[in-house]
Amino acid sequence: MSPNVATRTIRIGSRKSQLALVQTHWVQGELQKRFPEINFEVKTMESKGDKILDVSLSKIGDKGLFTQELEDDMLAGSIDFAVHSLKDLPTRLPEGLMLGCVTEREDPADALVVHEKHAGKTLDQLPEGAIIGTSSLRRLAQLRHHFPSFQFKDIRGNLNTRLRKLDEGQYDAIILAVAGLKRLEMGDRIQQVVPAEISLHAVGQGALGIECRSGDEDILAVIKTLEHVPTAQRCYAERAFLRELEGGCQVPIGVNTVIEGDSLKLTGIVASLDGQTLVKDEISGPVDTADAMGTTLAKRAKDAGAQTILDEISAESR
Ligand SMILES: NCc1[nH]cc(CCC(=O)O)c1CC(=O)O
Repeated sequence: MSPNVATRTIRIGSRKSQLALVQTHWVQGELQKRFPEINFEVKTMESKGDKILDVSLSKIGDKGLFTQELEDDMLAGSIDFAVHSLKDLPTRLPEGLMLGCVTEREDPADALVVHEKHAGKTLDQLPEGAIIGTSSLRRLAQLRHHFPSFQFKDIRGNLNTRLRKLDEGQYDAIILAVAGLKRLEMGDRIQQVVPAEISLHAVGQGALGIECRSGDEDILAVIKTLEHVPTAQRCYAERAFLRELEGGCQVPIGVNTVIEGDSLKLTGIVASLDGQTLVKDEISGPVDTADAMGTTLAKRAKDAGAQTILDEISAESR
């Protein structure tokens, strides 16, 4: 252990949502076990994404919606690192900050959660015209492709709020991340884990990303002890794919990654909002080329029609 960090206090930044707190307290507990001589404190704050609840996420479309306040505090030195759902962490970070650690991933898939009147039904058994709640363009576009008869309605708020809106009857079913439900011990609400053939998950879904100041070696030495290398490699490939495709707005992009031995396979999809066009492709290569694989697959996808989809979306959101 580096003497610089002994007997000091390390401040961890977190959003205040129940899920964020469960995740941050897990990180705090794991680090406290490993470094009993350090005092780990949690400092919470509300992000813009937690405050603006009446506007569709795809319309806000702003990067760092859930992370910016924490990043400002990190740069100002009032916290030392921040714990995020990796999926909410932009692929380009502000100058002076870096992704310092990726923890072991939960199941990255999406989950179908249904109103009690549909108990026991999977996606293909829901009635025509069923109202599905999601605020993710990725989920909407891929589900619409497979189930054109469904109606899609925006849903915002934290997990508990969304479940309440479903239970009140505002939706027939909603789509949520398996990981979030399991972490909040609500895995029993999962009616169906959405198969990859129907919908690919979000970049980084199910993993935690710990963001810190670039080159803060003392902090890096501490947080790296929680890194799960295979998850990190998968997520680096996924994030490179997204980074290369991203413009200024939220885009319907899904991924899937598998590691077998020293080989990583990345599958990526870019979908048009009407669900009509899906550009899907895959790439395999050595795990230590994850980043380059993501970029290459993205370039290939652009040439195969993804660029047209992205241009259409950015024109619409203007
Ligand atoms: N954008 C909201 C968000 N950010 C992370 C999770 C769930 C946990 C995860 O994916 O790691 C969720 C909720 C959801 O998509 O259902």
